[in-house]
Amino acid sequence: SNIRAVHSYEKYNDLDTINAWSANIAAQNPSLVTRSQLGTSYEGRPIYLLKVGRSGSNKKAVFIDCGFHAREWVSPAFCQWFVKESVENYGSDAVLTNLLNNLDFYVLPVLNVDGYVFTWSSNRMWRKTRSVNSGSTCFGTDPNRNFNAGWCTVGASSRACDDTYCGSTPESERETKALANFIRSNLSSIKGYLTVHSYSQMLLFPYSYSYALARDHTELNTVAKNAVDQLFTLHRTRYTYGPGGTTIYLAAGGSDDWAYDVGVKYSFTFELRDTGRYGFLLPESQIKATSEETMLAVKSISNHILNN
Ligand SMILES: CS(=N)(=N)C[C@@H](Cc1ccccc1)C(=O)O
Ligand SMILES: [Zn+2]
Repeated sequence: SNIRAVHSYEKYNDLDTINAWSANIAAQNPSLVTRSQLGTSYEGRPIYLLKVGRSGSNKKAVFIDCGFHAREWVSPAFCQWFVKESVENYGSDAVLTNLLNNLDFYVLPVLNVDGYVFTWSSNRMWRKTRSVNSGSTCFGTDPNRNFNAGWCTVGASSRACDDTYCGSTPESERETKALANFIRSNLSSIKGYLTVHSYSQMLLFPYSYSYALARDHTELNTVAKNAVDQLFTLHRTRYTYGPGGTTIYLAAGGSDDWAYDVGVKYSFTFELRDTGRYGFLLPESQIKATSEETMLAVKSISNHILNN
């Protein structure tokens, strides 16, 4: 029907609703928000990108993406919340106002649009993209194994039917290629990369593709500690933090490792609530609290980026 669902920040929204929302929030806040199209998905859907911040010359930028893995619905909910907070509290929240005046935030509400639609229409537990794999009846590639960072060496599968299928080549997916191209084209301004997943309540940083410590390990560890301490203050939600390899598991081809290795120093992966009681099926009643506490962590990291 052509009756569009009403958008809510405290509910999970389908892709049509999110796309209508992103058009509206940009149209209603032209001095803070502009919408562009990052690319097109395998099934031909637009992948929209919001640029949030006061216009200014040669500002540093932080890239935040959500919706890598289709079933992790609280992730796109957070990206929507971040944009809402930015437009609603610009001018009243001093920390946020300072950030928006001095940083640009690129916010990608849903990267894996085809997979997200599939979780609404067919299989709530779908993870991957929905591309056709030649020689297989199984669909999709794991976008978080598809980047050129130790690609397919560890913690990933070369079998198309597996949920951690690394793809036929790095950046084989239109979605990951579009994201990588954007970051490569904006490396002079993009100083931070935050990719938002669920669940586990973790703040991860490079590397996941090996146990080797990142050259900036000490600083990233401190930034992560401060961020999870800030997060804790609101609802006493406990996060663990550290390099992905030792904190969750070894896994190659992740976007955070790739971003770090192309020079985006402040590269982090969020694993939002919870720790397994509801898992990917986090109740809508927890979207507000999850988003509010995650805002504190993102503001903490963003302030560090602005001041360093
Ligand atoms: C629960 S989950 N699938 N979001 C965990 C996520 C962990 C990870 C982060 C960064 C790099 C590699 C791997 C993944 O397996 O893709
Ligand atoms: Zn994920």
